[in-house]
Amino acid sequence: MHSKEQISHDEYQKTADWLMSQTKHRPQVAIICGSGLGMLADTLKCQDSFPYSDIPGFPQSTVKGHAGRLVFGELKGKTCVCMQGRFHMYEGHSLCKTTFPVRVFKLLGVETLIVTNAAGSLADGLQPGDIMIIKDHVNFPGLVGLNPLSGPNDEKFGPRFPAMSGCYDKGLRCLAKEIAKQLGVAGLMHEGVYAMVGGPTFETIAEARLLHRLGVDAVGMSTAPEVVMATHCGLRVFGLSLITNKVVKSYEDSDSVNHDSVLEVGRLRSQTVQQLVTELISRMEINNNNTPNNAV
Ligand SMILES: O=P(O)(O)O[C@H]1O[C@H](CO)[C@@H](O)[C@H]1O
Ligand SMILES: Nc1nc2[nH]cnc2c(=O)[nH]1
Repeated sequence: MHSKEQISHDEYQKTADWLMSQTKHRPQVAIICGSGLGMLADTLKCQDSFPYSDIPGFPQSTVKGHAGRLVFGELKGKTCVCMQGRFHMYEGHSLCKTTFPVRVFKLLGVETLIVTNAAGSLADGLQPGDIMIIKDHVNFPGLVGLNPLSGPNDEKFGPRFPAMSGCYDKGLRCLAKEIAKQLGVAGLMHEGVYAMVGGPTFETIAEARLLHRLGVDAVGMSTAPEVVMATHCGLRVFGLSLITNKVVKSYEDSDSVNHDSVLEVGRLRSQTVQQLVTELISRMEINNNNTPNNAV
């Protein structure tokens, strides 16, 4: 099911054109909000917002903590578009649909994508409530062929064989660390490797141990396909995981994770995540080399 569905350039363009007919905002930065992190959109000024059900071609959000709205607005002098709710493979969406908004953002003129997620920690030093800047990812579904780029390549968006080394922009990672120091939250900040698994099951203890041995710091069920699509079409990417739980790695440990506790940590850390993302957007340089008219 996942590799067969194809979305044509025209379909992405139709959605981008519809959005441009409904709002005057022409975003430079796109933000994808992870589970429980939808409040990132609240900081946008002069908002225009659209339920996903009103947007031609958009899939629907089905997961609690993902409101299902696309919000446009201004933030510290930059024009942004924010997804309050993302799409996951485990919801039954094809990977093309899961990543559909990313190419629409490219066509809208977006230059930088900020992805956020809720994730469980495997690294001993990462505690619930900590924030991990994503340095790199392991795309487990991608490694076995579940890649949003499977199928005919659309050269208008990018090359057949895109490099993924360096897909999380180093300059933005450095800037985020500097900002964390200035905000006095450096103690919460880490940098590490995120792994995407298919979900919707959380990890067994054996799976958790395997991921830990493989060098994974935090695990979730999203993000990698969005970053693959963004990197393919030349977007600059910054990624951040909010650590919402420790993944159980011991048979003696009676803890277990659930989605409500994941959302609760999101709510508790919402202000810090909001401050970090706001400062990052405020201080990042924009080259304006991807205006809607020369997008692809
Ligand atoms: O990755 P986001 O969307 O933040 O959500 C994470 O939280 C949910 C599980 O609680 C899963 O969907 C997992 O991927
Ligand atoms: N796979 C996975 N996804 C998560 N999202 C939030 N916490 C977790 C976790 O522990 N495992």
